[in-house]
Amino acid sequence: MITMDDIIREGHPTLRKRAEEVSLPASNEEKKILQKMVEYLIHSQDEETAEKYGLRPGVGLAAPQINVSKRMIAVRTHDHNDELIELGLYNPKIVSHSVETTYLEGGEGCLSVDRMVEGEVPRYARIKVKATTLEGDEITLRLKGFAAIVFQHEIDHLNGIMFYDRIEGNDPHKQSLPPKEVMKLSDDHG
Ligand SMILES: COc1ccccc1NC(=O)N[C@H](C(=O)N(CC(=O)NO)CC1CCCC1)C(C)(C)C
Ligand SMILES: [Zn+2]
Repeated sequence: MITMDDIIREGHPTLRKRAEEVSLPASNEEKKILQKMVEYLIHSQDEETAEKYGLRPGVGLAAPQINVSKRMIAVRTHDHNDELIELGLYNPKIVSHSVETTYLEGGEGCLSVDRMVEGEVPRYARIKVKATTLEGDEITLRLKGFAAIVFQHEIDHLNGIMFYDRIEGNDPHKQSLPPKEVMKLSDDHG
């Protein structure tokens, strides 16, 4: 099973590489790895197992985080209708997105980052994702809210992007915006 010991941390070069497309159908090795990534999320969301193995409660995991530079992600979270999304995906791609952006008010963290990093991480409010599932089916997902943020965070990992790369530097001239509701669509502040 995957534990925190298998998750590489910032500074490891694999986190800054562009991961390779998986040629489909996936090999048995690739299927096994993606299944274990989904299992990490399931284990980490089970209180007893997470406690027993010291797992951080994950909602998403990208293959580069276990030092596999391939375009594979696992996601286990709930969509805006509170339906469970539990997926292992090959070659996920954002095929379209809203102009509107959103962000998690408390900022973001990462399984590969062992520190708090302050700041809003701008994300598209709504995205359309195409991918191939662990089972080999091509799917199209229309996502918004927290699920959309999770998918963007994971797909960034496939392109060597860390969440804090997207936090705007401390611009002294920038008026700090009033605190907003979590994932509120940010209007155009100009
Ligand atoms: C069951 O756990 C929850 C339930 C309800 C809300 C949030 C969570 N958990 C998380 O947000 N978990 C984060 C997470 O898995 N990630 C994924 C990651 O690091 N992938 O590379 C970071 C999140 C930040 C924004 C989207 C993903 C960590 C970095 C805090 C472990
Ligand atoms: Zn991450």
